[in-house]
Amino acid sequence: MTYLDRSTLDVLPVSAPLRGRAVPPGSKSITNRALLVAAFAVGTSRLTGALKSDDTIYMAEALRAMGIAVEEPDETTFVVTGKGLLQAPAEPLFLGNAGTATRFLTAAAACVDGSVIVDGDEHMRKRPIRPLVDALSSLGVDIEAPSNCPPVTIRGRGAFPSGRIEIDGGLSSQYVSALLMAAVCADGPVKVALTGNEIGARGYIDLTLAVMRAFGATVEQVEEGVWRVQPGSYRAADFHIEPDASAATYLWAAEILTGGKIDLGVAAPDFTQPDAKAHELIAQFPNMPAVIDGSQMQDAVPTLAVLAAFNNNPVRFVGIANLRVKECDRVNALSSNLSRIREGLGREEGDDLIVAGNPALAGQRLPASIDTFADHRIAMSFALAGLKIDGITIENPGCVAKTFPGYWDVMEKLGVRYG
Ligand SMILES: O=C(O)C1=C[C@@H](OP(=O)(O)O)[C@@H](O)[C@H](O)C1
Ligand SMILES: C=C(OP(=O)(O)O)C(=O)O
Repeated sequence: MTYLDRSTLDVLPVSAPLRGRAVPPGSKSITNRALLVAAFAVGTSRLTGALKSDDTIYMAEALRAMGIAVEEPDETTFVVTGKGLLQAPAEPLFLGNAGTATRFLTAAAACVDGSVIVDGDEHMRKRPIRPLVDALSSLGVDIEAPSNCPPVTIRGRGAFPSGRIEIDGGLSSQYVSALLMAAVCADGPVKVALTGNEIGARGYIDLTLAVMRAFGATVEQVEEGVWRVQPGSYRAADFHIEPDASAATYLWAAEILTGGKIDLGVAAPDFTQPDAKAHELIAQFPNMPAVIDGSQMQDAVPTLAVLAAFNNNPVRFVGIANLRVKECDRVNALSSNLSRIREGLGREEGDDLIVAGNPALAGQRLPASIDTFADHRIAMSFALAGLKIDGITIENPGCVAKTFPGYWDVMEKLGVRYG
């Protein structure tokens, strides 16, 4: 039985600072982008340093169901052989709770000649996709999502329509990334224009553009919030994927919380993913700022919020409204679970989260069972609390398999013990 199979996991307080080498797994965001564009390319692409976890396995399986050969010669490599087109799958594509795979494949399905149903689990079926559906529909794509969430039915006509497409990225930047990547397969140039100023982490768009260009796409920003994608085809490429910056945040936090030394094998400034920005804030612990804008490092907010519980002063997290439509309502999951540890430790004010900050929590016995809501980031971040507080139990620890299946083992190698 592995830690992933346990129904609960007690994280025991560390008796010594965490030390050692722990390289995070490959980036989920980059792996799922690279899998998709390699599938669109003609020829064989070798993706090394890739993440193998629920989210990327769902993506790989979906591509196989659409006629793409995806081989896995080792634990961190995908070899993708594309034919320049995706075929209509025989069955609905089931994508679990993988937001990237679900949104990226919804737009990609417009390039298929035939019907595609994009679906996910009960959590994904509550995550909004209406803005992406409306944007595709406005361009003439035959698409429907009656519940405004998956399942989505797309009846593609074999090519992405050309023209100008407007998209509101306020709820999810993944809608924008999805359109940009699929637009390369259009029969003419496509302009993707943001409506509204609000977008989640802008850095994810840069990540998308970088992967597209690495596979030969021509895409440029023509004005603020407007990109032009030239029609063409992606070129197969050998592509190395950097470690996951969101996964790195747990290791950075564990290091500073225990006064240890963890070698991640990559320096914070060398990451290209948005969440690497969290490193500067983690480095300020136990004097983190009074206000943290989480909008440009959203997936790092659970890490920062649990760390803030031990900060010298309270921290207010702003710019995090769209955390309510992630794997779970993370604003609520963070405030409610912090308050399970100690009443009032976390509270919500509108969409802001306020963490009281109390260094004296360390060393106390405060039994709390953490409801992870099947959300990997809630499980991984609250495990950090267990390093300093006696009595932290993580419910459903297997949910970390979404992006970091080796999390509990990696922590154990660094010195963490479980009950
Ligand atoms: O594009 C991406 O790879 C991602 C974008 C972000 O989501 P939203 O754009 O939905 O905020 C982030 O939370 C997610 O984990 C990965
Ligand atoms: C929000 C996340 O994932 P996704 O949207 O890709 O499901 C995440 O990994 O924290």
